[in-house]
Amino acid sequence: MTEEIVTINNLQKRYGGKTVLNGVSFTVKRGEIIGYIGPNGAGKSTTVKIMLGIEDDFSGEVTIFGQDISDGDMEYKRKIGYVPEIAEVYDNLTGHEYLTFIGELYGLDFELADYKAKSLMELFGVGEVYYSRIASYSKGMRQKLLIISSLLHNPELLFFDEPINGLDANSVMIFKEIMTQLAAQGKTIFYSSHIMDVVEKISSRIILLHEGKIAADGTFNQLKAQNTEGSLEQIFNQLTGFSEHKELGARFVSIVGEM
Ligand SMILES: Nc1ncnc2c1ncn2[C@@H]1O[C@H](COP(=O)(O)OP(=O)(O)OP(=O)(O)O)[C@@H](O)[C@H]1O
Repeated sequence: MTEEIVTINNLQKRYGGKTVLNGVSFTVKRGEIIGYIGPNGAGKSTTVKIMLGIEDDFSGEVTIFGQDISDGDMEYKRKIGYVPEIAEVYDNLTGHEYLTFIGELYGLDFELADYKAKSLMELFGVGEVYYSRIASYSKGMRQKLLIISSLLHNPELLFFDEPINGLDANSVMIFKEIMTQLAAQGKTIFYSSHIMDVVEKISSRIILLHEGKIAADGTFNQLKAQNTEGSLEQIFNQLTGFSEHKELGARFVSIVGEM
């Protein structure tokens, strides 16, 4: 059975006089891993914030788990996990305090939250800092804490915005495996990143947002067949009409050298 988890219809969003999303429509089915990509400022985070109910001034329809998110019922959020690109965490808390707090917010009892948090920290190689203050964490440790905090309540739908930022190569492999296993269990994942080779490998479907519209939507193989270029990075460059990297790089370095 294919179940529609997210349906977006003609989504439009303006900030002041600027149109950021200009008629975005797509449907996401249960178990899909969507690589949601696009140039800086294309509107990826804006779309995600709308789906999360953080940003509510938009036009168009957004339905999540069959519920129109504009109907005022926030219950759907209980089944969502989110790793934002830039996260505010309470630095003065320990990992243990932070994660049990988040777990309890999502309705887990303290013992279960503590058990899950500690076990997941250990499996992710950061068990030794579970009782340390987050302020003392390295960038990668902090990122692992955020990934764990998004998963404690076993959500059905996940939004990851540059989740592997700061993760070492071994941890990226673990993270990719976690994504694959979650999707195999029927969880739906929205994965926004600029690291094209990971998006290429991990996504069951790729949606490319460009100038407020969807410029491509399909599996990597479908995108490859529709374009002349081979890697996702090259397809991205082609679809966004970008080929001046050499010239721009040379001009940049030339100005750096001016004294
Ligand atoms: N609160 C805001 N007020 C005004 N403009 C905003 C606001 N949030 C986002 N924008 C604008 O909306 C556009 C889309 O931003 P968004 O953060 O969604 O892009 P993105 O695709 O996630 O980019 P990146 O890849 O750089 O993270 C940008 O031009 C940005 O300046």
